[in-house]
Amino acid sequence: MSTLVSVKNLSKVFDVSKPWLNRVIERLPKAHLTATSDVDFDVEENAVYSLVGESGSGKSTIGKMVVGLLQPTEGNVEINGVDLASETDIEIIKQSRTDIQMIFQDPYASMNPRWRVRDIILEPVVASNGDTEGLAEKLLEQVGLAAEDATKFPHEFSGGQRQRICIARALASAPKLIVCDEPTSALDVSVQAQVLNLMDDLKSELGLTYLFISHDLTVVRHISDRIGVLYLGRLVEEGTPDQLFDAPKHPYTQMLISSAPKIDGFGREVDPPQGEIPDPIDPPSGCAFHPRCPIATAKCKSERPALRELDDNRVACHLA
Ligand SMILES: Nc1ncnc2c1ncn2[C@@H]1O[C@H](COP(=O)(O)OP(=O)(O)OP(=O)(O)O)[C@@H](O)[C@H]1O
Repeated sequence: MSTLVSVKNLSKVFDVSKPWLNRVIERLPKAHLTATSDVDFDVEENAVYSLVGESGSGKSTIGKMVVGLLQPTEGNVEINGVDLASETDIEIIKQSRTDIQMIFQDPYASMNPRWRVRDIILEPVVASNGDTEGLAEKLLEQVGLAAEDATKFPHEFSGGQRQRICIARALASAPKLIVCDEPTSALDVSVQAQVLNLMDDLKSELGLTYLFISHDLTVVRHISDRIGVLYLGRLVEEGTPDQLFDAPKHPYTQMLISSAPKIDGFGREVDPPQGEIPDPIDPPSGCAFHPRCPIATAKCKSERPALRELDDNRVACHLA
């Protein structure tokens, strides 16, 4: 298998200064938020790589840099050996744009409610002057809807059906890679499974590669070939689902696994992850997880652990 996506030392820093405050108070230092830092991973062709972490861990920021919606502050993303941020050949850029698509958590928000489904699905193909004859109908059938649905409007569908329409739109340009940002987290549990099964079938049929983003390790367990666990913008552990679930090496991965959503008889979540996520504008010293870590030592407070190979995993923990 060859590598389709290669993410190297990827960092994104946002300027979160308040311009009005900087005008009032002269020489006030600018405020910076490090959303992702030094992230490194490869995604093999026709594989599923999942990025997992709590809210604010930088998952979406990485997804947006991979599809080219955000520019990295440092590092780069290569798709099939092409770094879009520095590539100058317009034909290669155009081809790479159609090779990568993204689907989002809220399908309704990502489609124009006044457009018919056919126009929504064909938008990326029309934009690149591609052949649209019978394409929307074929794609609708491929995602388990009916060809006749092409003339309907988004409000005539359920949440799960709308996500199928978004998947059809993503497939319209025959992409190689789809970045899936929490594509099932707004759906009912039974519908989640149907959409995940559909995505799995399409992957085998069309040879697709997915970069899958989720806050829930259990959702990605069965669909992933590799999982990267993010904490405050950094990869803290990476391995196969079996390695992570059977022998998690980082205390944060252990916490995520032991606090995987369990619902009690009253529909309440039991055992949510313990402790507060630190402020990314002023992250903790040393290992960013140390304030929540049950086994942290003095070294963890002062020295940031590097991501290192351990057995077949990669882990960033002094104590692993
Ligand atoms: N455009 C932006 N400007 C400033 N800060 C941003 C911007 N986009 C994201 N951030 C911040 O970067 C950090 C990472 O955000 P990101 O959305 O990538 O996390 P996430 O893991 O995808 O979270 P969620 O699951 O809530 O979407 C957060 O602290 C967020 O507030």
